[in-house]
Amino acid sequence: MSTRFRGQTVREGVLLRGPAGWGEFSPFPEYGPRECARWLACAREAAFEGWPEPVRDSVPVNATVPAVGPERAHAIVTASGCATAKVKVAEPGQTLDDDLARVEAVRDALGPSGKLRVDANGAWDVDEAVRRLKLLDRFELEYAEQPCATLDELAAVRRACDVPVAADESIRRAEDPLRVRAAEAADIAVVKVQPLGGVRAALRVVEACGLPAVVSSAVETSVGLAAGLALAAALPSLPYACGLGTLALLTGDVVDDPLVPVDGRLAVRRPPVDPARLAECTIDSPAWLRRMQEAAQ
Ligand SMILES: O=C(O)CCC(=O)c1ccccc1C(=O)O
Ligand SMILES: [Mg+2]
Repeated sequence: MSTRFRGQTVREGVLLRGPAGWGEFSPFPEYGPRECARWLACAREAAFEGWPEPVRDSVPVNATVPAVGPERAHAIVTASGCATAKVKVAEPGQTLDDDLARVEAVRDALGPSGKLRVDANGAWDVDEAVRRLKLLDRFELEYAEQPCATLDELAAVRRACDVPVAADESIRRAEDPLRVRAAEAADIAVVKVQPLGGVRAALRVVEACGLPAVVSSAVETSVGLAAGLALAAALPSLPYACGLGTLALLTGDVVDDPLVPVDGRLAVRRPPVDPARLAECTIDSPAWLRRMQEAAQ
């Protein structure tokens, strides 16, 4: 990876090829076989079934800003060409002032008409979230992604503060959207195709949730991103920019025509894998084969 993200510096996974094309299986290291089964279902759908028809031919995306310093944050947003940015906040070891400085730099890079969202990955309690979001909202937040860990906490933040709340980690299993809905815990649903088990499964999750959806990546190669793009392209409505502009977080890719946004948008497509690029980042990993076998049981 080009930048540390979610505490990670290396991204690994398995690419599988079937009659419908290539699929990506790249669960994060901390996930066990049960969770990995859904990530594998997503790769299998891509390789053996293909995806539902798109209803749009391009998708707006956000720049993703890791927990870096303000200069770097400014440069990332400017280089992205995106009119929306998502900024990581609440990184372990960092202070509120670090977050304020990063968010201020991103607002400066976007200009007043840009959209700016933050993602705390569930790190705050309710009081902290409300206090910090009120301060960060000086820079006009579009929404706050997963400010706290639990649904009850998200609901409390929603009641106590004007910044809309998006649920991300709270939506990982098929039954989660109904819980989010029942708890009135979020205004927006963030959906990732791999943990939700593929494009069709994610479409059902969004429908069950009854909330506007933001499709986001799991920091994948263009093979994995293409599945997220297919979901964003097939959603009946897409009112927000999607978190699919993450290829810049990787140092390499496996296609000649990488899924990087142009003027803040990704054209809907499925770039073919280039064998030479694939060979460059191939590793021999019995551990990954075992992981895939365990997920398949
Ligand atoms: O949403 C984005 O802008 C990029 C994707 C992203 O942030 C992400 C990627 C991998 C794992 C978790 C997350 C997250 O949203 O917290
Ligand atoms: Mg998130």
